[in-house]
Amino acid sequence: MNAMLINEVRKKRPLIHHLTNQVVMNFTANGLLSFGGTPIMAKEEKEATEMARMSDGVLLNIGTIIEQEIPAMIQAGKAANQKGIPVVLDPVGVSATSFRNEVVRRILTEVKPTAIKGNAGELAHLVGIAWEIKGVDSIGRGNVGEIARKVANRYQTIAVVTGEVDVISDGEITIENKTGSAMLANVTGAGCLLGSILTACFASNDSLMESAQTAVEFYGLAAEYTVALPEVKGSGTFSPRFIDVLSYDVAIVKGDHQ
Ligand SMILES: Nc1ncnc2c1ncn2[C@@H]1O[C@H](COP(=O)(O)OP(=O)(O)OP(=O)(O)O)[C@@H](O)[C@H]1O
Ligand SMILES: Cc1ncsc1CCO
Repeated sequence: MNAMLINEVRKKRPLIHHLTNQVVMNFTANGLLSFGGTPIMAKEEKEATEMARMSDGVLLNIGTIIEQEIPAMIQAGKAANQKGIPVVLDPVGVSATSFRNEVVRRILTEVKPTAIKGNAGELAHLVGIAWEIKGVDSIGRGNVGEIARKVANRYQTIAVVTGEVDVISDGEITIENKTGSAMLANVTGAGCLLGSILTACFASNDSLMESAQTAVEFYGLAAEYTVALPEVKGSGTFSPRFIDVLSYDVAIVKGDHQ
């Protein structure tokens, strides 16, 4: 983990254009603000290009997407590609329905994501690997490293596969992250907020793999720190305290200082 990278992000407070789902909008905006970014949630097609052009990164999350919202995602993603700013795709619930499969296919035909982040079930689908899912959740087991490598190679992107162990790959190098807490799986949108923080870390302009590894490791450590707080009794008390902890110094979250 590169603490300097997080400090750089916090200094820059990158503006991240979110086209995300309605379940997690508020949690994501507050989580990114706390971490050290500047969120804007905007999904109108008429402003998508302009908004992406003024931003430092774009997050495309299809969690509650409807047909009419697809063009805005494509336009924002294309504008980001043209400007050379990071685009993160979170293909929430892909493989659950043919509609979601088609949405992701259309986005990936026109937009080149810097990273594709999702759970194993979502990323397995993108490379034709069978995997058990339940709605937006992944419940299968298998070779997550293979999924990450294949997604990275097929889409020429950074693959970030989340779960108990996260796996990050650029197609050549594949690394694991074991920080995190099972509590995150009980908080809806924990993966979605990670996508936002990942986009902000990519906006640091450091190496993509280092940015991804830093975002994922810090996020997991923040969850471990939060879950150990005496006032945290379950996912309801975890969520607001987690948002607090996302703003803490890396050294504190790592347990280097008290
Ligand atoms: N059992 C677990 N132990 C440790 N960390 C976990 C566990 N399950 C998930 N996480 C962490 O939770 C975060 C979200 O991962 P998850 O795979 O649950 O995302 P997701 O399914 O996309 O979530 P959502 O759809 O609710 O946004 C990641 O940082 C991951 O490391
Ligand atoms: C629960 C849920 N349904 C659609 S998006 C979402 C948030 C977690 O992905």
